[in-house]
Amino acid sequence: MVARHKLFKSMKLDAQLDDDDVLSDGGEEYTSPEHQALLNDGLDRIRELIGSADVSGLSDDQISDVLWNCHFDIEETTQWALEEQEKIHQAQERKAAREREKAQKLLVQKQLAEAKSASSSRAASPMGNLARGGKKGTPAKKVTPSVNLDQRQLDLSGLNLTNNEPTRVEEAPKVNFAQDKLLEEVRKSMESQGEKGKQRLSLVVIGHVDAGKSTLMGRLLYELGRMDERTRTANERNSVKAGKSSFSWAWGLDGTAEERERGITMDVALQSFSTTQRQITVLDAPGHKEFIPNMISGASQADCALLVVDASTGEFEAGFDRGGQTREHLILARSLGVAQVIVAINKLDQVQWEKDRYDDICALLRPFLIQSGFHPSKTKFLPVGAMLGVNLATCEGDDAKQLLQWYKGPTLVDLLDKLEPPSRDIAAPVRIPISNIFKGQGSGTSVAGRLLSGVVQVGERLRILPGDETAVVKSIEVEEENVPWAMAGSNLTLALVSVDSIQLTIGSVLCPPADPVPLASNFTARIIIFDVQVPIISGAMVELFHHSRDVPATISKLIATLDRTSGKVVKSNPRVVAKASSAEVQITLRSVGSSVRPIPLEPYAVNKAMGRILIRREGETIAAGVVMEILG
Ligand SMILES: Nc1nc2c(ncn2[C@@H]2O[C@H](COP(=O)(O)OP(=O)(O)OP(=O)(O)O)[C@@H](O)[C@H]2O)c(=O)[nH]1
Repeated sequence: MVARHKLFKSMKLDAQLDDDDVLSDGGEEYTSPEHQALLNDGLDRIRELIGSADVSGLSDDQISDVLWNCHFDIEETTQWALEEQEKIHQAQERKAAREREKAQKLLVQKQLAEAKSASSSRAASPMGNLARGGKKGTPAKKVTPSVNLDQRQLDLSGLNLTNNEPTRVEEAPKVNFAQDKLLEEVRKSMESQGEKGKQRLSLVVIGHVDAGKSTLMGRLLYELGRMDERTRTANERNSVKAGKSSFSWAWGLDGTAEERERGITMDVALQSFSTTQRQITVLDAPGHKEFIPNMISGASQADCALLVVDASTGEFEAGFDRGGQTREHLILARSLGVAQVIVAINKLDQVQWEKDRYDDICALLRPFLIQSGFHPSKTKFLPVGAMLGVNLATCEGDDAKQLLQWYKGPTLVDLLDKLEPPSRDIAAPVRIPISNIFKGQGSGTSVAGRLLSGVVQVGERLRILPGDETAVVKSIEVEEENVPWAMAGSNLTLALVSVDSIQLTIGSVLCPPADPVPLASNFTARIIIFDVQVPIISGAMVELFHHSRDVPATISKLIATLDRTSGKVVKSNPRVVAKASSAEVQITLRSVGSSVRPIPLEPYAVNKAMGRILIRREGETIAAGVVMEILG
């Protein structure tokens, strides 16, 4: 029997192969360590079922006898083994699809960046005018980019969505609950969760390039049992082979070939784990400044942040200097609504676990955190050694000896366990900005994103904005599990049907057809200007960031400068707004290609998460703010 053969073959493989070998099953080959890990997990369960019987080295018939003697139902187990294998296939497919889309997305970003730098070297921005000795206040000359790149077209081409395949018509499921019943159901579930369950939250891991973010996360996942021994040894062996041995822990998060080759994170990697009290979704953000847009996308999907700081001599300073990402990431995260941060001072092994170095770094960071808007009570510090696993889940053993001479505080897991999930607005309408799109893996098109407000359920019809199209939610996946509904605060993947995938782009927002998000191309905002070298003048050309979308825009009018504390008008119609000041401005989107494409945006007073914006100019974040009024 083929099925039985598969089962036995798997069992024999376990006894005979190591990670480098190719697993062959039913004519198909798998080499992935994840596959092996899953398979072995399954085999462990079979072993549990058949007790202590040692099956290694036995023939198929002998194993069959063992199973029968243990009153073990071979048909049932074979079925189970097949189901497990099917799950493995699906997980592999999903992972491969994610990695393919991620690689495609990075390629598109690269193309876009190249096109932008080609055009910006020719474009005359207001800053460019000043820098080149242009007349102060001269309106910027409108320059038509030589490469006409439409972000949507790029998204689509990058995602390979613009093919001519006919869209499959799939039957749309029906909703299970009327809206009021759904809210009742969610509230009940929240109450029971409060009593006995773990509270969910999402955590973005931020910090300067090479601070050790992915290493820390990889090691933590291992310590918490979310990465098994086989995956660890496979990463170790393969990273040594690639001459990147020091990145073996980071490979647990950095999945694409280019990330592994370059030794840097390029796009946000999603993982999840649980502590005693919390179920945590992790978004490992890239530290390299080239990938700040991806970091922004990650931070806009998070409740809390883990800032990783490199304590090595000169490295902390590089990250904390003006232009360093320790600084920039903290400001960005806070501007995007993240209010709690854990600061992990890493690589203390590089400075002989010196308490003075740790104290000095904390002393420099503390005032900066307060200045960036983090309340001291929501800011925690701890020393760690990510590579050695010191003070992550535990602080014991030889590697921790030097640290234990002066540190008796909590571990990282202790601190994660105490993070407070912010309140979730479940009664507000559904808002899901799309951060990723996965096309056609058996179940049609899936999109990933964060549910900012409301509750979404299977069978629900959602409007895709911008555009007139709708889609029906076929399934909802939260932390690798299918769920009938999900509430605000969830990082989810939705499989969508009854939609042409061409209608979906990164940055689009899903919402109820009866409660759409307004589209805006002209609006007012209150902004705080960062430590910019060139002040902002009317007509300044900028890039506007809203969740995973960035669009060209102009600061079309300086309405007033404001008192930073009271918000009162200090001066109306100012000619410039300088660094560290606050202002009310009008922002107008610029055309992409031949037309201006409005984006879905809501005033902050209506929906906080939908009303936050970031403003960048020539690769530098110059301001953050909130939307006040949509003008058109
Ligand atoms: N000595 C020492 N090296 C570490 C430690 N943690 C990380 N590293 C090293 O620092 C380098 C960068 O680590 P990553 O985890 O890739 O850093 P990252 O912050 O994720 O990098 P990006 O995401 O690209 O910004 C690697 O060579 C790691 O081995 C540590 O605790 N001690």
